[in-house]
Amino acid sequence: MAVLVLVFGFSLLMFVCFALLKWNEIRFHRKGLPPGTMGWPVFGETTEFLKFGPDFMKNQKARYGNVFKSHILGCPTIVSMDPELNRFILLNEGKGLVPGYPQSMLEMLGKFNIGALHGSAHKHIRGSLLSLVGPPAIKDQLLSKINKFMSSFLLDWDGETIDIQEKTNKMTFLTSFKQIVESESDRIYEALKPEFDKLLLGTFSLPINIPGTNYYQGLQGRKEIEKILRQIMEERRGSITHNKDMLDQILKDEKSKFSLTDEEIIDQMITILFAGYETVSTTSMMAIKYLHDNPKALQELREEHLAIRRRKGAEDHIDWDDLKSMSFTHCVILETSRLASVVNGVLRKTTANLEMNGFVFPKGWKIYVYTREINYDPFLYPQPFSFDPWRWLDKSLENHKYCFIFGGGSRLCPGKELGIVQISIFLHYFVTRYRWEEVGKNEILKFPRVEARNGLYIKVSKY
Ligand code: HEM
Repeated sequence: MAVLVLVFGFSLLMFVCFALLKWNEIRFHRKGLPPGTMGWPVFGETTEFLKFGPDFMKNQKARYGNVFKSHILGCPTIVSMDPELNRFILLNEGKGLVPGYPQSMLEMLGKFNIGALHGSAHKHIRGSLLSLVGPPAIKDQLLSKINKFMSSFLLDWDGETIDIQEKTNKMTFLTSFKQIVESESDRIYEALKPEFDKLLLGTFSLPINIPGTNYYQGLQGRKEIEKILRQIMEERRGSITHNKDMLDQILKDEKSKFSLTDEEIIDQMITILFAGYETVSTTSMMAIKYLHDNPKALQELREEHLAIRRRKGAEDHIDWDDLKSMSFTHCVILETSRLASVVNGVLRKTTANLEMNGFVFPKGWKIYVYTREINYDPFLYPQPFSFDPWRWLDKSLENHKYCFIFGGGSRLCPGKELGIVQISIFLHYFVTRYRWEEVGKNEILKFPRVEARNGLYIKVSKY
């Protein structure tokens, strides 16, 4: 009898599961959709996606091809692993395609953040952003600040055992922060950093606004940051002192053609802090990891930087020409970004029914432009899983039409040069001052984000 009840219970469970899966398929069915599965109601295939990451993607690709449908992170989504289609999507924003970042992220970064805008509003904010972080701004203003900061941040590490992940996180936040509000940075850091951490957690949370949730905390964090920034803006407007930082450039540069409202300024500053944070800190950490594991690359990199030091006095800072001479460093940074796949892909949303690659992309669906796979394409990158910075000496690789490390089209990363400069100068002071050994067993997670689960510990000694 007990066996019969068990068999009946099991069959019922199977039936319910089957019915739920089928119902979810039918619910999202449209004529002409790409093949694929939609998983469970509400959750879709999010668990498989987060748990198995790249393997889930590869399995789905093996079953359904380069373009397949799924339901991940709360939305019906079409995943594209087709390099040609990915390129088309990135280059054709506006024609029924807009950024598709999660609601929680847009709420945390503000309605004027660049990722929430398209068309002429996007162009305006992007123009203003480029005037703050693009190459002329780096050359005239930011380079000396980054230099001063890195040189002192990397002092006195000799003999220390450090978590380089924690250090690169702190370094990245502080260096951007000082570029934005230099003179107040020491005074407001302690108040602002915990609020920024809350905001970060909020960007990838479920949008449930009740006390205790990450979303709620994130919104509280944002409110506090807004308050602090507004107060500084008020003080600056009432002061005749000229500060050479981004905030004064936005507030007081009368020649600038990008005048922004206070709300836009606040969102712009939060975006700069946010967008360059994880990308730059993770790439810096992974460069240390790969260089440690590849002594030949480290030796060549160190030679490049020692040569710069030899032609300068002990206290001289890195100038624009030094930066331009760091060609192997540039290769190390690109190879690190590729091999670690710091960015797995970008999100878009359809604003109309579209037809691409012979499939229908329904209005309102997300498109996951998954660029990770192309980083390991053996035709583009022979022996794709080995760390080979020399491959980037061939300049055509960086300009290759399927190189999406920094995105592409009208949303190509505006902070690319700034990010590379920050990492280059960090590497400069690190490899000319120190040698290092990894300590213990450090586990690096590669998906959904690159992260050293329990830190990446290294023992540092004087070079
Ligand atoms: C190694 C460092 C970096 C990597 C790998 C990286 C990667 C990317 C990628 C792939 C995109 C495209 C996103 C999309 O198409 O939706 C992007 C956009 C963006 N990045 Fe970066 N990024 C880096 C550093 C920075 C820095 C330092 C900043 C600081 C200003 C920054 C600011 C932005 C902004 C504001 C956008 C949005 C552009 C737009 O929507 O027009 N990034 N980045």
